[in-house]
Amino acid sequence: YNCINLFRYLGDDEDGVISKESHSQALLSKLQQKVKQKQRQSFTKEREWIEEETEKHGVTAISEDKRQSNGKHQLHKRKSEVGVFCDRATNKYESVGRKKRKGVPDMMHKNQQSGVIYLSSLYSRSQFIKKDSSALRGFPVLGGFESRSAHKMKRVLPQWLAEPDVIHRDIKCNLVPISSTSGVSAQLLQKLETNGIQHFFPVQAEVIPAILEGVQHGPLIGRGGYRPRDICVSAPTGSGKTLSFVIPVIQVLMERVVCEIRALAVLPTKELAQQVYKVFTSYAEGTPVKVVMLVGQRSFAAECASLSEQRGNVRCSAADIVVATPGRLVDHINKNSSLCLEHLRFLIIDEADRMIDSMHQSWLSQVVKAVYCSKAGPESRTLFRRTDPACITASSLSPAQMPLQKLLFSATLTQNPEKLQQLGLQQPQLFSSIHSPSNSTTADPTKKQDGFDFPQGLTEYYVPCTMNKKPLLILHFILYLKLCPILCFTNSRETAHRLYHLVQLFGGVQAAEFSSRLSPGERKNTLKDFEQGKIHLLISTDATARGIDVNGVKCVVNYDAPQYIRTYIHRVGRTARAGKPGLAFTFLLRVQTFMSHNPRLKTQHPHPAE
Ligand SMILES: Nc1ncnc2c1ncn2[C@@H]1O[C@H](COP(=O)(O)OP(=O)(O)OP(=O)(O)O)[C@@H](O)[C@H]1O
Repeated sequence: YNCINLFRYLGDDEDGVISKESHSQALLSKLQQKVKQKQRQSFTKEREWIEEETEKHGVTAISEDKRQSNGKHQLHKRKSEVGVFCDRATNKYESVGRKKRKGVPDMMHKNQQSGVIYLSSLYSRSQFIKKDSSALRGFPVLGGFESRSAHKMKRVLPQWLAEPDVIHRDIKCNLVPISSTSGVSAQLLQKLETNGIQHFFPVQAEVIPAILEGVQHGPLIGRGGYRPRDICVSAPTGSGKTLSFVIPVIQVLMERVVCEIRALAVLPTKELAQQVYKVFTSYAEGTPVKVVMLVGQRSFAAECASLSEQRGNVRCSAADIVVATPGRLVDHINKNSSLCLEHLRFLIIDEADRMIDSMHQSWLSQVVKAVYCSKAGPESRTLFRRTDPACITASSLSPAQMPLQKLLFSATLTQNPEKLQQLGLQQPQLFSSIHSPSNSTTADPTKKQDGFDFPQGLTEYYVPCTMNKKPLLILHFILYLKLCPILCFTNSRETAHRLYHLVQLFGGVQAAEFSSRLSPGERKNTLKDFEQGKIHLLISTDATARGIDVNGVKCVVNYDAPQYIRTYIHRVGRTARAGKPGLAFTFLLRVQTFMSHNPRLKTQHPHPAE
């Protein structure tokens, strides 16, 4: 910069005698002097500021020379155990003490005990310089514009997301007698009662009539002659979302004449698909409705055979409802000619947010393609022409065609319109239990985009602890607090395996592990044993975090804190289901307690002496 100035501006000759070269040299030395002066000023100001901070907080900095000669960036503590911390992101200074050190890097913690605060290279000297100090350090600011924070965009949600149909959170106070829900046949009501269900939960009381309304005038047209609206449901874990799609789908299909695949339920894991398949079959029993599962539990050939049957010379569909995992479904779409989705009326996407995340498998586009492209060619579709609907116009509505209605369910359904857009929803209707300000058309942009709800009966605790004490705490929970059965989550299958062996070595606790280490058969048996109360402690990876409905789980323990809020919601949601109470404990290491901002969590000291 100085050099540029040297050539650009030579200044006026003082006496006209000095040669150009000597003049340049004089000017250069003059500028160098100025630079030195500026640097001196800068260091003085910096030292003044550090001394000022020292007086305020009781910290003093050793000089720059000494610091460099030590080879370490360190500050010596003098009066009290308080330091000054600069947040790189905000450029704000914060005093930190031993007790209260929010956001202080790990390096600082470790060494405070020795009375010296070490600064990691991340928080180097430059960060101890005030905001305007760049000018003082001999670097003139070009332009000199004041930095202004960028204007934040106001988030505007689509109306259907902003104004959902509200589902009551409190299950117990909002039970609806099953007989008062119109559209459910006496046969199904009888079945519900046999299964011990006299009342519908709030989500069921809202969603079942909404789905049935779409088929009130037959499966072809919805309300007002339009295509039925797609339905999205966001309700807490254990609130009964499964029955809210099983009942209306069975209700609609039990009146069908010809057996064709008319409902497809897609779930992210084998275990979840098996669970939903079980509920479907239990309510389809005694009706003509046939349910088939495609999850890879049986051989591909066996699954193909279950989809169709030979009647005389004709091959007919043997399934009304298919429950599948996305990978296996795509295999069948591509390789199995007996899977025909041309008559599909309901596409159920359970754990929808997870299914959106796994959209890279492009399972949805393959399903939609299979729905709208006839395998037998266009000439075979004489009765109903089925085309992928684009915009609704008078001509597009004139030929009757079977609509494909999507039903989405999740406890953590995203509100991100960009993500939801991937699903190609038709005039969607949202049912949600969330009453957060994020559900307003012009929500506060600083607020997180997704707000999620927890079951009412859930009490959450966090347990500050060290790594070594975690296994002891688990044993304490089982042996002294008698909190079994416990479902304990780890972040890796290695940790789950190690903890399992540790508990086995200790003895006296019926424990089992659940992870991808186990074969599908072993996993099924383990879950069965846990449900039957044969296992007191089930140590699991996130394989059981979503959707798994195990009756009577009293307590969930996050042995390792989950990385994402969604994972936390699904993990703790394995207890406090169907309006029952439940406990959730999260073991937090000291460093993690600084990061935890969940105001819902209460601290729990299992050992009063600690
Ligand atoms: N109306 C009802 N009366 C009594 N129990 C019910 C009723 N509806 C559902 N349940 C029971 O509540 C439990 C939780 O239901 P379900 O598995 O459908 O919850 P969910 O909302 O899908 O949970 P998740 O989000 O974790 O998948 C199940 O054991 C189910 O049998």
